[in-house]
Amino acid sequence: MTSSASTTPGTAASAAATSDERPTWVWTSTYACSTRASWWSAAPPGRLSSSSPSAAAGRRPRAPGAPGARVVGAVRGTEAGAGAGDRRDGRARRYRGPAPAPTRAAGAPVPRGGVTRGPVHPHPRRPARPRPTPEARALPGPPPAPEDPPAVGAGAPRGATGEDALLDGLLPVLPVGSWTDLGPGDDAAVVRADDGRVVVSTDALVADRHFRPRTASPEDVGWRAAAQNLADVAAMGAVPTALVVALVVPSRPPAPWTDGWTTGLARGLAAACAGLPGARGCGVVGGDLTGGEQVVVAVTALGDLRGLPPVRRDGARPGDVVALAGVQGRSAAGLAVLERRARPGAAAWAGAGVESAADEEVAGLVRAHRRPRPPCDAGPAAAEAGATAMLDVSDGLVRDAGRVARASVVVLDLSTELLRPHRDAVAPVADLLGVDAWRLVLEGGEDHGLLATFPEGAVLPEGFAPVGVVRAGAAPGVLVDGAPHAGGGGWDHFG
Ligand SMILES: Nc1ncnc2c1ncn2[C@@H]1O[C@H](COP(=O)(O)OP(=O)(O)O)[C@@H](O)[C@H]1O
Ligand SMILES: Cc1ncc(C[n+]2csc(CCOP(=O)(O)OP(=O)(O)O)c2C)c(N)n1
Ligand SMILES: [Mg+2]
Repeated sequence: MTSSASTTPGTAASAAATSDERPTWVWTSTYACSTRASWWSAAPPGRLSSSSPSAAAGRRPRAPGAPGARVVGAVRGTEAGAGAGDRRDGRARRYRGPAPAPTRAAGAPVPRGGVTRGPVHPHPRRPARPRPTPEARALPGPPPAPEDPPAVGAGAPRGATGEDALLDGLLPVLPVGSWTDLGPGDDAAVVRADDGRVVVSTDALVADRHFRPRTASPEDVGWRAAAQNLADVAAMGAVPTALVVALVVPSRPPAPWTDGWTTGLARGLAAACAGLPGARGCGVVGGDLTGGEQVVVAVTALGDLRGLPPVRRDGARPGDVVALAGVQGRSAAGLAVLERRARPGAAAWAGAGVESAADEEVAGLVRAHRRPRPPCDAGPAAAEAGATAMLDVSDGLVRDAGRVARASVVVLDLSTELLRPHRDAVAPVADLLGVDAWRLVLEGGEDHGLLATFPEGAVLPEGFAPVGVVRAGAAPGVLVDGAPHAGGGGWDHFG
């Protein structure tokens, strides 16, 4: 962050970033439940909340052997070698990137016919894609696609109505994926699982809980839905291979969205898969459509461990380094900007200088909220580097670090000195908002960076920077500079 909040001239950027004026009822009603995430209210500076050392999850015994070894398959009750893709010699297969995804010229018609089988649904189908050879898998993936790739055939229903028309606008826009043997259109999809084990995670986004139609476009929501699920898979050390997307579609789109919003959502999903590092080659292979009162986007993500053990939350050990890949606090800052615009008295706030003073920062932070960029490539890299524990930061740094701490029965001691760059990146806008920048960094969620622990002395993979250390302690939890955190604990849907 370079420009001065007080000198940067106003441009249309901030207005564009936050151009939708929000009805205040939405703001007030939704935030009644978010008592610990009131970024827009001036927060007293100071230290943060005690990371309540609640009942610790029992430490799992570690597999004997090399430092950082994790119990693999404890949940499944099997050993690491049980995965069909595991190397029997105990050495991890080196990941060389996804197989190239099938390419299709933008705007080109989608061929009919299933990916590998005949059509069942009367919708455009994917071309057959040969199973990639090992050599093909070693090739770099396709070049990044534009953030919002053009819709192919979108919005041009061929005489279909209702659900079929929606699908006609949706399916052609979705990315095919390198692991997809059979994509959307049949009763179920077929996704290759080269490792023999499948990483699977699901997260739902609910209108006015995770996004507001007035502040986020359907493309933004699609991006976020993909990004946060891709991050969950990456946080296990896996490469995302496929997404499945279930949508609740109200009979009338929420304002200001219009009827084609499902196509926009598909464009956002495709843009995230194409544009996030480490996600290229991940396809959207299917989903579900149903009617309902409120927009809900539920995404299930699959991933491939490439012969490595999953990086769980319970492997951190005293002496490990705590490291973070990605940004932290920016999404919360962007959300604070959007929410502040919606609250009563927004005009007075605008008059305080944010509109004209920090437009670049404002636009960047709002964008960080609307289109988070989890470093999905850093997850598999962390696994290869011997990360002992990892998760993505969705609910807040202290809160999610506490999950590692409790699962591993250790203390994670975060350093404000090491986290300072994150604080500095949000400070100008935080100051203008009257929000404590440290709270944004320590409690803000939804950046979906990867928080991992590595054995002392390990070479951190690219993208990771140290943010603390793991200590032994009678009460597992999180410290900040050696002291309990005195602020809020991050996001809790029911807290
Ligand atoms: N309805 C559910 N049924 C089964 N497991 C669930 C359900 N909701 C959450 N979980 C599991 O509880 C754990 C915590 O969920 P969550 O906080 O959503 O994780 P994350 O932050 O990684 O998305 C995850 O392992 C998740 O799979
Ligand atoms: C309108 C709106 N209000 C509040 C938030 C903030 N928020 C909603 S959910 C959430 C935490 C992450 O979502 P969750 O469903 O808990 O994801 P998970 O931890 O399961 O990955 C945050 C910070 C938001 N994104 N949008
Ligand atoms: Mg979840």
